[in-house]
Amino acid sequence: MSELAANIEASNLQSMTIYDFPVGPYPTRVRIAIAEKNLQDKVRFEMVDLYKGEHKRPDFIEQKNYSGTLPVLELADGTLIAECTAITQYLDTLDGSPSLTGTSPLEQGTIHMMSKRAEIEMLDAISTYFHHGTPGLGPSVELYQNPEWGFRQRDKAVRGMHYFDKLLQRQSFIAGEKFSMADITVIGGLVFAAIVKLDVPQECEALLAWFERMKTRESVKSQPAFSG
Ligand SMILES: N[C@@H](CCC(=O)N[C@@H](CS(=O)(=O)O)C(=O)NCC(=O)O)C(=O)O
Repeated sequence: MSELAANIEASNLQSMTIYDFPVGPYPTRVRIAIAEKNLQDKVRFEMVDLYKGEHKRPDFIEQKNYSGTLPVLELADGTLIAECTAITQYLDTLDGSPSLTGTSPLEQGTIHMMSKRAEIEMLDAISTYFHHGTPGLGPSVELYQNPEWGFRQRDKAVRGMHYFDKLLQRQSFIAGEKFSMADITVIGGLVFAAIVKLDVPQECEALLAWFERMKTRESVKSQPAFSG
């Protein structure tokens, strides 16, 4: 990296802003990654109130994130990065020594796959249930709801819980034998499950034991979603 590029990178590192909803499942994913990378003193959080629909305001959509979701990372030079996986990848590789997204092609591919699978089969499915099968963020934000679709996604998420339980019967973490971004994504799913009161089936003992282990990590237990 050239000296100029390094300085830009350094200046970006000095003041990063996360547009955030502190107890939200997706923001919690990035909060955990920030804590795992010890970047807490490099980031300021700016609350965006989902229940007031601030993330759906025209100025937020236009200036921060076309998708109207949180979290969003804003760098000192105004660069915006949305999507938890992308934000985690950026933060993880900033110091040149990734610890959450993989250090080899095989690790990177496996972690990305398992994190995406955790989104598809659990986290995003529970999010859809929240928005369509419950009052969600309230009638001023949930302008269209399809309860049947929400309930189907809820059932999909429970199947996903059984999948991850079987996986954890034969390995210690979601992407293998090391903690990674994939574990953080499943943690996000279980945070959302608690919000919508969707219990993990009691027979999913390996998943429940893994979650108890995850909650002993300082990066996890220190988050507002876990501070009760
Ligand atoms: N694919 C996006 C999804 C982000 C997302 O859905 N974030 C939630 C925040 S939270 O529910 O986890 O707190 C949101 O903005 N929801 C608002 C909405 O969907 O209207 C990502 O990975 O960042």
